[in-house]
Amino acid sequence: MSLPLFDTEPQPAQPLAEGAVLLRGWAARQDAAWIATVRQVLAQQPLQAAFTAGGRPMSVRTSNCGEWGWAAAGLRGYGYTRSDPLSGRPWPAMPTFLQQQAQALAAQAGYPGFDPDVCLINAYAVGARMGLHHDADERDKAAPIVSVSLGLPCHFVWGGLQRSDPVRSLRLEHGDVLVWGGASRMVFHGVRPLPAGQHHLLGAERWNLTFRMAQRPYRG
Ligand SMILES: O=C(O)CCC(=O)C(=O)O
Ligand SMILES: [Fe+2]
Repeated sequence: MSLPLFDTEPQPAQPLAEGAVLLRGWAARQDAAWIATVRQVLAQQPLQAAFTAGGRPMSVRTSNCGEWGWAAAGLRGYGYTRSDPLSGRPWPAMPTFLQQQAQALAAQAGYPGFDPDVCLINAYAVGARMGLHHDADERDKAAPIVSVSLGLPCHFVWGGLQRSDPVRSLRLEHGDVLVWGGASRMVFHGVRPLPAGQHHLLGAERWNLTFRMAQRPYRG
């Protein structure tokens, strides 16, 4: 695809914590391309019910693209795998548009050389949430997480390095991008139950894409 990476820079990057940057609206200018590309992935790898490490059902539904995928399909499929444990098929390749956007967004946040090998897609219906956790299954914790929000706004919870640390709530809107790495890489975070609403492109849903380096070493 020959679209420019960013046609304009909507708002300056906002530091959130050491190593963590909020790029407000940076995925909104090309939202049609983001959504069309995700829909292509979902046509190949439909959203599935997800389960916690303990086997409890989650309220989000998930899909993946990339060399690796985060298999949350319960019992035998928790952690990063090369194929979908349910279908046995390899995860669909990461579309070039997503790969390039994630690289450019990471670079804007101070992480050049980011080269994700997985994009986890989380779909939230109204009321869906994600409990406080940190992303700990990636091999090289030097690589950041690049997280893109599309559709309905949510209240994202940002805590500290200990589960018991105080949290703040951050409203994430359509097109907002959060990048966390460095001293913030292992910060606990989550999403409060999704408030009801209608988004002009995604209806009563929020999509979150997290780009990660699950297995690749990071040479930033
Ligand atoms: O939906 C979000 O904004 C966060 C998702 C998340 O933390 C995860 O998938 O690990
Ligand atoms: Fe997470």
